[in-house]
Parts: sequence; structure tokens; C-alpha cells
Amino acid sequence: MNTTAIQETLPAVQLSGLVKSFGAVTAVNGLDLTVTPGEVVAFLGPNGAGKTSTIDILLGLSRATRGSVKVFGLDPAQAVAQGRIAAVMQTGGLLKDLTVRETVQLNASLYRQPRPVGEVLERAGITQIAGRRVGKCSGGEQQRLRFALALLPEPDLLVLDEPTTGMDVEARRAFWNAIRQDAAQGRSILFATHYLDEADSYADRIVMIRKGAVVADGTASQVRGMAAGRQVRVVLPGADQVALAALPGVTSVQQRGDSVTIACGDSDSVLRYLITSTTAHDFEVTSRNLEDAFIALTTDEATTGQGF
Ligand SMILES: Nc1ncnc2c1ncn2[C@@H]1O[C@H](COP(=O)(O)OP(=O)(O)OP(=O)(O)O)[C@@H](O)[C@H]1O
Repeated sequence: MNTTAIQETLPAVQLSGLVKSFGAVTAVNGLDLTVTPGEVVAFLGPNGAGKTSTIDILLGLSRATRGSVKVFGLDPAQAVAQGRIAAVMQTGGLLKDLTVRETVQLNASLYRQPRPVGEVLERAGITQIAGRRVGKCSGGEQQRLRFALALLPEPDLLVLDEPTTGMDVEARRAFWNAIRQDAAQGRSILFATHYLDEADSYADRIVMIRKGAVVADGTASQVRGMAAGRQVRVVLPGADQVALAALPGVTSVQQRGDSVTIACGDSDSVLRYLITSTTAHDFEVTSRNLEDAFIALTTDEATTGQGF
């Protein structure tokens, strides 16, 4: 990668107060986002939330109406020109009559110092189909070919906008395995997706947006806990309900016999209290799934502006 000692200290992405308007439509509305080097971040939001508009600005394909955009401290156009950021686009850009290898070779000739063709084929997991015509490749194979093309400049940040749309389960798994293995070498990845399970399985961090602004930002389990909350159930004879209800993030305390159920946002601090300050036993912690969180955070009843 092109990373130097100085550049490594800069965030891969820094968006501050980003606004993008299309006439009367405000697609992005004061979005703040920082991605640190090496992080894999999923960008989630319902249709029209502003994901593609944000990604287009990040890739220098469109200009922000207001706010600041930095990619490793550079303007997007500079970052693209220096090969520090590259994208896997969802459609287009491939010639059906070329083979997979010829496609990579052709694109490699556009760069001054591309990664070796054999290496990017290998990293994208398409060495076995290198001789196949692109028109004969499945949708999933074509996406892995686009991934190989994005690796040619050896970018420090890879951006993917709904990369697995239309792929079956096996193709999605193969695609993400290739991406994850590659990311293990330190590349930052920002991907937009509608598949909540992809965000859950492959991202270090999830950023949920709604109406152009961030409504949740944290690990998958933090986001789950934030929206739906968790339930901590314990056996605690003579529980002090008032003390439990006063713990940070606790939303309700219910007692049935010796069993106490505590609904909370932050189960860690509740557990810490129960373990250190009470005789509670038989702990059981449950959380709702990411889909519950997504619906709660991105629909009209949602509360905005939360984070970790
Ligand atoms: N070129 C444009 N002209 C006018 N409005 C636009 C344009 N591009 C996007 N929009 C509007 O901006 C809003 C955000 O769109 P955007 O494509 O960024 O959302 P998204 O989160 O990527 O959605 P999806 O999940 O459906 O791809 C939408 O209301 C969309 O209609």
C-alpha cells in the first residue's frame, strides 16, 4: 500500500457537517463520519437515506454543497489520483468479450505502478476463472472481477456501494471472504449495504444513517443494544428496585418472585453493578437483532443523534 508513516496517522475518511442538496432535496444533511485506517465500516440506511450521495462525494464524483471531506487528509480528487481510494461499483465498466485476465491486464495498463495482474486475481479469488469470458461469468464473479480491478492501484481505502445486490448466498459469502481476507492486511473499507446480516458479519463498525444524518454509530452489538435495548435477567432475592432503576441506561425493572428483569441500553454496566454490589446469580442477557434496531432507528418514531 501507499501508506507512509505520516499519512497513517490521518483518518482514512473524515466527513464534517457534510451537506448535499439537489435543488429542494437535501440528500445529505450535516453528516459527520470518521473512518480510521484499517477499519471495516458498514454504511446502512433505508432507500434514499443518502448513502450513494455520500459515497459519490467521497470518490470525487460529485461535490458537497457544504461541509468538509478529507480522504487521508486529501481532497477526494487528489486521493483518487494518488490511488489511495478506489471503488467497487455495482454495475457497468466491464467488456463482455474480454476474458477475466484480459480485463485486469487492460485496466492495469492505465496505472503507472499497478499491482501484478496475477496477484490481484489471486486476492479477488478469481484465478481459476481467469480464462473465462466476462459475459460468461456470474454476477458474483463479475463483482469479484470489479474488486480485482479496484485492487490494481493498491488503495488504502476501498469503497463499495451495495456490492452484493442480486448475488445468492454462496456468491455473497465468497465475495466477502475475499474482501475480509484482503482487509486483514490493513486496508480500510467502507461499504453501503441493505443486507443487515452482511453488516453484522463483516463490519467492525456500523454507521446507520437516516435522512442524510447519522442516527447510530458503533459495533453491531452496540447498535443492536442501542435501539432495542437488552434484557438482563437474574435471580436476586430482595432486589433493590430503586437502585437498579437508577443505573445509567436502565429503562425498566420488573420483579417476579426472586427473578428480576432489567431492560437497559448498556448491559455491561448493569452486569458490573450486579456482580460487584449484589448477590445476583443465574445471569441471562438477551438482545434483539439488528433488524429490530434498524427499523427502530430509521423509521419515523426514531430518535436521532445517538452515538457511542
Ligand atoms: N441527482 C439527483 N437529483 C435529484 N435528487 C437526487 C439525486 N441523487 C439523489 N437524489 C435524492 O437524494 C436522496 C438520497 O439519495 P441516495 O441515492 O444518496 O440514497 P441511498 O441511501 O443511496 O438510497 P438507496 O439505498 O435507495 O440506494 C433521495 O431522496 C434521492 O432521490
